[in-house]
Amino acid sequence: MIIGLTGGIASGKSTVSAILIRKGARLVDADAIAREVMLPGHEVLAAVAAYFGKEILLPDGTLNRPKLGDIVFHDPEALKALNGLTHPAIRREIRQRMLAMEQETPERLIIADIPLLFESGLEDMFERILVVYAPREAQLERLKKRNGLTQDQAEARLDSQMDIELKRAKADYVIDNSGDLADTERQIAVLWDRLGLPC
Ligand SMILES: CC(C)(COP(=O)(O)OP(=O)(O)OC[C@H]1O[C@@H](n2cnc3c(N)ncnc32)[C@H](O)[C@@H]1O)[C@@H](O)C(=O)NCCC(=O)NCCS
Ligand SMILES: Nc1ncnc2c1ncn2[C@@H]1O[C@H](COP(=O)(O)OP(=O)(O)OP(=O)(O)O)[C@@H](O)[C@H]1O
Repeated sequence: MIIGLTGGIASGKSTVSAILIRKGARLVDADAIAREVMLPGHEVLAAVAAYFGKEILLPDGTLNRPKLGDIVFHDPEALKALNGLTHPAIRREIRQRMLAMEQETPERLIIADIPLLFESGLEDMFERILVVYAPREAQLERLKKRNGLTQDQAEARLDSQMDIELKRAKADYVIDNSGDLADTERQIAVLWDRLGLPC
């Protein structure tokens, strides 16, 4: 069984994925794949540098992530261009890894953690979609704390994504991560049971 897992920025996708892995699920991590295609030597990073200019690279040739983030999260056209350069390769890799895992361990739950699942129109890749929900205010507070961002920077990132309430409405399953971790773990245990997975 493959489930697409998504949510808003800092809503708790990684936190929930980690708990699911502990219970026996396997993970395809779109953020990790997005980082791999931005490593020096990868054709996607070369295309991004050709488009945005060498200023978005550090002297050692790696991506200056805060710099590119500041550009694209304040300019919807630039973000669209970046997505056009990166998403096809990311999508291809997600598909390949899911297929490989399904063949290797058909009995295990496979979770594909994809922050932009709805924004990129990837719903059709999955039979079921799980949304990790936290209200906007909680997302903002957790994002500022984790990434050391100002209120403005955090809001700009949140506003680059589909509204979390809309995502929640589109979900087959919802984990509400607005409470404490114990509460989130309890909801995951209930879901695990509902999916008929072995403890
Ligand atoms: C712009 C970049 C360099 C900023 O890097 P930075 O280290 O500051 O942030 P990080 O990658 O950890 O992303 C944090 C969160 O921002 C959000 N985010 C990232 N990219 C996007 C995007 N294209 N559109 C909307 N939100 C995004 C996601 O919720 C993500 O989890 C980086 O996010 C990137 O390369 N983005 C393009 C690839 C992509 O779309 N990745 C995310 C989905 S797979
Ligand atoms: N229930 C919770 N209570 C308090 N803090 C939490 C809770 N769940 C997660 N956090 C914290 O909030 C931050 C965001 O969580 P996490 O990294 O899991 O979100 P994410 O959705 O994977 O983020 P991103 O979209 O940026 O990849 C982290 O610092 C995490 O430790």
